[in-house]
Amino acid sequence: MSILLDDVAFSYNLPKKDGRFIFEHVHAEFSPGHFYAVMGPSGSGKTTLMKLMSMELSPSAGAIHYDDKDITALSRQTLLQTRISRIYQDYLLVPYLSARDNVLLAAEILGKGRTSQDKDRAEELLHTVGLDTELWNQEVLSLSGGEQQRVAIARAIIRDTPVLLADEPTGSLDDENTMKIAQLLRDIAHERNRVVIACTHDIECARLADDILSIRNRGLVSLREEDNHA
Ligand SMILES: Nc1ncnc2c1ncn2[C@@H]1O[C@H](COP(=O)(O)OP(=O)(O)OP(=O)(O)O)[C@@H](O)[C@H]1O
Repeated sequence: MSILLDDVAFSYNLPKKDGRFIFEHVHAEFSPGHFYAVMGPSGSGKTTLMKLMSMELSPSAGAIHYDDKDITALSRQTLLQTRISRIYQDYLLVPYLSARDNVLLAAEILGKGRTSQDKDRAEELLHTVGLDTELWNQEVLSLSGGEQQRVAIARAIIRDTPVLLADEPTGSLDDENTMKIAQLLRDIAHERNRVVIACTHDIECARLADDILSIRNRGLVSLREEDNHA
């Protein structure tokens, strides 16, 4: 599933006359099998971009296409249930459930109840993101920020959707775990032919991306294309 941003503009404040545009004339294409990093200073619009791509916000102008379909022709519920998984900057876990149950809940919503394969997969993912086994049954409220972040990553990945949108997925992690997660995101893109987009401040995470898009002057600039033209 590819994503195309076609001349997208966005302002939170329209129709006020002084509405400041976060984005103007944004053109970008995201293809399956690729891991993209989106970088930009705080407040430049990284989370806003994720919200536009997941229909939480609508462009003020221009269009977003999933494959060749205008996003407005899709139902938001279908898009979020079957096509897109998100890793949220503030995790959005269910605080009173265990780490394992947070991950299983995501699989359960998509499937038909809770299967033993789901349980195996949840445990495999918790292991992959490096969460100690003794923490799997603990309420996530009692976990550290970095541990919660890794539960949120496992929860998004178990859904195995064509698109994975990750907002600061390594924001609370140390260097070792940052590299592990960046590698995991890249592997998902390459091995499962997914579109993986991570908004990040972390250059170490971005280094593993196939392309880095930088938010500049309310647009998105591909550093790979810039290199090709240099
Ligand atoms: N609901 C909202 N209403 C009005 N303005 C908003 C709203 N949400 C965000 N903004 C503004 O839009 C701009 C972009 O915000 P956004 O959260 O997308 O930035 P970001 O690049 O993700 O920042 P950070 O790196 O700090 O998380 C900021 O100036 C922010 O204040």
